[in-house]
Amino acid sequence: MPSSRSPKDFFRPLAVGAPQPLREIPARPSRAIHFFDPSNEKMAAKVPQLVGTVDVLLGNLEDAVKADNKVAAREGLVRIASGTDFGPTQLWTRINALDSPWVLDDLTTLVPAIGDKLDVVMVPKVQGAEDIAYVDRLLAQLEARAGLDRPILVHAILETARGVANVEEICGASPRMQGLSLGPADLAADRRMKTTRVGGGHPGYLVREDPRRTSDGVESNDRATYQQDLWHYTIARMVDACAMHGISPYYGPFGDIGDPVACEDQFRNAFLLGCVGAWSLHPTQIPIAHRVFSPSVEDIRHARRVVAALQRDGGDGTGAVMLDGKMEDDASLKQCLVLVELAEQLSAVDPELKEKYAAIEVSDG
Ligand SMILES: CC(C)(COP(=O)(O)OP(=O)(O)OC[C@H]1O[C@@H](n2cnc3c(N)ncnc32)[C@H](O)[C@@H]1OP(=O)(O)O)[C@@H](O)C(=O)NCCC(=O)NCCSC(=O)C[C@](C)(O)C(=O)O
Ligand SMILES: [Mg+2]
Repeated sequence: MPSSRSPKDFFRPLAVGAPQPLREIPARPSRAIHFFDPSNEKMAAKVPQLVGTVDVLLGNLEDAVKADNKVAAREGLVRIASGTDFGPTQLWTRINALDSPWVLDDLTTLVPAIGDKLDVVMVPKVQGAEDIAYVDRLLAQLEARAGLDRPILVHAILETARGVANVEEICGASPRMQGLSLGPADLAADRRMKTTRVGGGHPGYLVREDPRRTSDGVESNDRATYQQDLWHYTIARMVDACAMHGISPYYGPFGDIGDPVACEDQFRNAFLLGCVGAWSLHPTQIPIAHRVFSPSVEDIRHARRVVAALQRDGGDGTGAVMLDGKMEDDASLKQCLVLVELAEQLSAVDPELKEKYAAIEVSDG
């Protein structure tokens, strides 16, 4: 709970006539947040075909859209959103930064025009709770004026050192907070890291095996090195802050479009650490994110076996059992339920996965 608002006011609408804030953020699948530039005609033309093939379509108005195209991008997004039935696919936007000359027009144009279709507004370069408070109040005023009946949610990008330092207060700044993404390029620049890539690893960030002596006492030069994950610390902080506030963490972008293998590895690290999705910058990254952020059939089979074992013969899930030589108990049951529940949520939007998960047979023992 942020210190700036008392607990009794936290869930009050911030403008007369604005929709009631949600007490819980719905866990809608968002394995891939696919970015498109609404001012780019070729990309915009692909949007209707992408509906139903990706969990989230995001009309990007900020970085990667030329300054001269900011108005065209905003208008393009209004046109695309008005003319498209998004079905099960969520529609998000990334607005310009709060200190930019475009953001006010972004919000005052989008909310009245397509506020009923926008699920989430992504806010870049968030520094602290005060940035969320500003967007929160403005959205409430605009929603009230537009007569919207559900609140638009807010997603913050963590891409400044101050934002990382304030990550907990950002997550708890408003009941609108839906999640956080890592912004590795801006964050690297702000921290003065010496990387030049948009996300992913760096061959120089490594640990090296200790020297080994051969039997005649000579030191071997053959020492293995292991590349480390530059983003581990930030993602781990994000995951804890999000879990504490009941919202969702996301990896962010992987700029090397031509390296799907490393992209998949980076996404998987984030998935294993607790993230629910990542960004897709190019259509080829959508299947990678969907694959990685959907638990494997093997994981779901195992999870269901553990649940069955601990609930067998009317068991209430407490106690300990042996399964395949391993101890399973109350805590491992909870881990398995995370996967089982995720499989259920994904089955509701992905018919192919639903079939795969439904076909899993859980053997006894
Ligand atoms: C990388 C680029 C330049 C390669 O674009 P390209 O045209 O050279 O690629 P291509 O392989 O030749 O494209 C093949 C076809 O796919 C289309 N296409 C290509 N991409 C898309 C797309 N996303 N959605 C829909 N369609 C797409 C493209 O138009 C083309 O259509 P065509 O067959 O009709 O000729 C291009 O994919 C692109 O601009 N992607 C989006 C980039 C973006 O949004 N960047 C901002 C997010 S990352 C960020 O901001 C950092 C962060 C978080 O802030 C921080 O770390 O600080
Ligand atoms: Mg950025």
